[in-house]
Amino acid sequence: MGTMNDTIRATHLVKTYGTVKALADVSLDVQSGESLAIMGPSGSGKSTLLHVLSGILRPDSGTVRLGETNVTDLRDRDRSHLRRERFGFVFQDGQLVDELTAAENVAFPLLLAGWKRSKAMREATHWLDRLGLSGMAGRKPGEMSGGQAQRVAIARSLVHHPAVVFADEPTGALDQATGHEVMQILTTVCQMSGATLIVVTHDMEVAKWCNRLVEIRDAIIHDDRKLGVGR
Ligand SMILES: Nc1ncnc2c1ncn2[C@@H]1O[C@H](COP(=O)(O)OP(=O)(O)OP(=O)(O)O)[C@@H](O)[C@H]1O
Repeated sequence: MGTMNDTIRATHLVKTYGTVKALADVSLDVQSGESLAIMGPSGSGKSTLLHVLSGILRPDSGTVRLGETNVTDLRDRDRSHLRRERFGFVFQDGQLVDELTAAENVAFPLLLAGWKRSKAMREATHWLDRLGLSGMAGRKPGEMSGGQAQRVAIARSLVHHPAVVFADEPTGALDQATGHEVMQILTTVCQMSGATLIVVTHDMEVAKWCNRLVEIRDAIIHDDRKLGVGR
């Protein structure tokens, strides 16, 4: 569950790939419960920042903290564990498991956390209902629209009550109207759950759903501002 101790504090992040500097001294605090959009031109370092903040990538130098925990210093195994328990992820094309039903996909993080199958499936169905997918629990991803599949991915990202949800171009594969719907649901459900939301996007219409916007250019933070509720 999100609490006041779940502030993300990134200090002096540097990440290079060979001679390419993807992050050049990036520092960023994200308060618990904030919704933050990260924008910037292609190749500016957005995905790298998301991956470093979420512990998928280790920076060359600098530190990421979640509350009191130094994420960067954790051993790989502990970092994976923290990712599974405290973070949720939504990607462009959902990355649902095609062979599993919607409910089984949503239940997956709970089964990993050791829940009994029947209890996990009940909780997953509850989340599907909440996201307007009542009656879809038994469908496989291939039998749903892109927007429906993305709502399943949102349910899966939140089912274990993470502190932070990371979304990389969550509407990238959707038409504009469906993208709006998905962002509305994502921001609303994160807010209801008290989860911090960090979204990478190319699209200002998507960013507008968040209450803060960080722009990255050439591997540094170029602008950082509050957004009005522009919906
Ligand atoms: N695994 C990698 N190996 C080498 N270079 C990489 C790797 N990943 C990213 N880069 C380079 O690092 C820089 C930042 O990449 P990143 O993917 O973070 O940018 P981005 O802003 O997310 O771009 P896009 O909007 O196109 O997804 C780019 O120059 C990219 O080519």
